[in-house]
Amino acid sequence: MRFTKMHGAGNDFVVLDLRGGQVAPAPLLWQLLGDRHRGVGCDQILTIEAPRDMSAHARYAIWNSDGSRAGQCGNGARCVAAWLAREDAIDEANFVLESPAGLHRAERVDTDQWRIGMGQPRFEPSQLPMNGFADAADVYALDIGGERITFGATSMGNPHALVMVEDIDTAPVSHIGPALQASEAFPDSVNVGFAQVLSRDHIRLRVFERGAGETLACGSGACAAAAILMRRGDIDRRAIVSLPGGDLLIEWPRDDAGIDMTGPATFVFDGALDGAILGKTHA
Ligand SMILES: N[C@H](CCC[C@H](N)C(=O)O)C(=O)O
Repeated sequence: MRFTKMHGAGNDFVVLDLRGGQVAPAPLLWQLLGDRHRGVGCDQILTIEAPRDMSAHARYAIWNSDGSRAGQCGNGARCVAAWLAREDAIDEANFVLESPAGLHRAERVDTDQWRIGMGQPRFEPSQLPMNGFADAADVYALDIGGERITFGATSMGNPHALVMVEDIDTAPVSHIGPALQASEAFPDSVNVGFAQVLSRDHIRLRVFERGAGETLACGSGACAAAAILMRRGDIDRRAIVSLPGGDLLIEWPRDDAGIDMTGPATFVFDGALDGAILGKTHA
């Protein structure tokens, strides 16, 4: 079984083309591919499939390295776009990808830079990642283990919470991240971002992801953080999000518009999974 290892600003992926039907998806396979000792190692697996919407060139699905499924992956979308541009004959200046979150315009804007239409961030209470909050607000609060945690929340097709910090380097990522994820307020868990505002067009962000832990970058998390802060009026509608693994450009011209995310997609290597080890994943 052939695969491609890629990363988007350090958020790393195994890309699998399932369009030939040669591989049957299985949770054990995702855990094997994600395992940094016994397998290939990645934050998420991206599977490429035939589109359901005929306006799309291809559909991608996202599996976290713990085997759980995700509804969106921004860094992964750029890598899928770059992978399709290498493998298929497409118009790199304008094609459409399909994900569980919807349809996404994709275009190459430089050698390894891609712009993806990520769709609208959702702030309606029914779309938020947590239960028990009837009204949409700019800031929510939860008491977790006697500690009051305030946060913003939105959905990019996957759930995001955002905690503001004064200094990103000392943010309590590995403490508050799992605590919010384990809270019954988040029935489907949540990706937890920690943001420090540097200026009106520049923030720093770290993300403790659902199903993967802290990653070097999270594209949907960058969209979520920027949208929460733009909606509050704390930053401008075009901003750089600096993550540990690199920078992403987020543009959200109006609340009723979609978000454009621009950033890198990098090929690392192509490989093949040994048949014997593959057999163990479908036992
Ligand atoms: N790293 C991805 C997010 C994966 C989302 C996944 N962690 C989940 O929602 O469960 C990104 O660049 O958007």
